[in-house]
Amino acid sequence: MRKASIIGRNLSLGYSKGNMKKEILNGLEFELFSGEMTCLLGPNGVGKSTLVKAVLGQLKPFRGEVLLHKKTISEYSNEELAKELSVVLTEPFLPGNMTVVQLVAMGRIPHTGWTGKLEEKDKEVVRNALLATKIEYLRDERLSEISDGQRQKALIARALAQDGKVMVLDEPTAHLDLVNRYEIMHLLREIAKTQGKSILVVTHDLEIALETADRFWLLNCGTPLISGLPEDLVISGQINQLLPGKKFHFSVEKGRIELENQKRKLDISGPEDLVSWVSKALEKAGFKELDEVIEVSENPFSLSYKGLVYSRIEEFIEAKL
Ligand SMILES: Nc1ncnc2c1ncn2[C@@H]1O[C@H](COP(=O)(O)OP(=O)(O)OP(=O)(O)O)[C@@H](O)[C@H]1O
Repeated sequence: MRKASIIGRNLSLGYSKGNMKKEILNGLEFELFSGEMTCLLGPNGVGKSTLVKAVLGQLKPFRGEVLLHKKTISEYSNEELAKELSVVLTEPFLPGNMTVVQLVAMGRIPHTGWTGKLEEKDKEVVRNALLATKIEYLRDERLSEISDGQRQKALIARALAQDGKVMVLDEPTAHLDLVNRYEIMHLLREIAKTQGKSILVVTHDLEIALETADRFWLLNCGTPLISGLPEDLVISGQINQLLPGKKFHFSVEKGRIELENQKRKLDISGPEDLVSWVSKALEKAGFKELDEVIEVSENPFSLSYKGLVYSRIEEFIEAKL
């Protein structure tokens, strides 16, 4: 039986200025489950950070309530919340001369108080956080002397050391390379599974989220939040909610977003995955139609057209241009 750590009920969220209320989201319902990594996706400005602020108890709803372990979040003190919720926000400023282990140890502050004196059990939690994020080897490096991806892992390790049952991360993979993006998302999912945490990740990285998330929350203007398995949302077509207008569509076959007019027009036959890459390259090169079918073969790759054989797509394009 799945257990929800955070529940949102009939939420109306927004900002007040004087007597004016600007409502951003309304009628929101959600459940954030333990042992799962949930990815929150939606277009810019739709209200993802606003929802996150409500989940963290930083924004009081106009209407409805957020429950943390079945108790209204506003009933928790800041100290209690710091023990339950670990947050990783995009933090442009970190003291560069602080070491990785010092940063991770800061995660223990809600448990040790501001004196920061670590007991043996706190030191062990810090050690485990460094091990889980695979940055033990960086423990004595200064934050100014490690890469963005390593710093991001250190921030995740700090959140782990904080040891809340719920972790919320706002775009933890922004500015990272592809390998680091995959690595961090896999790591978060592993932590959710092995440590039974509820992890909420705000991301624009649809393709990586599809590979790694247990659950999606899709947020779009004027429609209720959609929660479901990524695969179910792809199959039902609800994933297209993320795409603006009719110009783009989500290719179920390829698992990625495509321009509508990128549906294959050229007559190419052969193994499906190779045909897809050949078609992409030829359309980019401006091919609109062909007199005959192109035959694509594999092992070794070749492309046959009108009795001639080409071993690379580029050779074919150059011959035809
Ligand atoms: N402090 C604030 N006061 C007033 N309006 C705000 C405030 N913060 C955000 N907004 C407005 O709330 C709306 C949603 O903003 P939010 O930052 O939640 O969107 P988002 O989905 O996280 O966007 P992005 O993907 O660009 O980060 C926007 O129209 C924004 O202008």
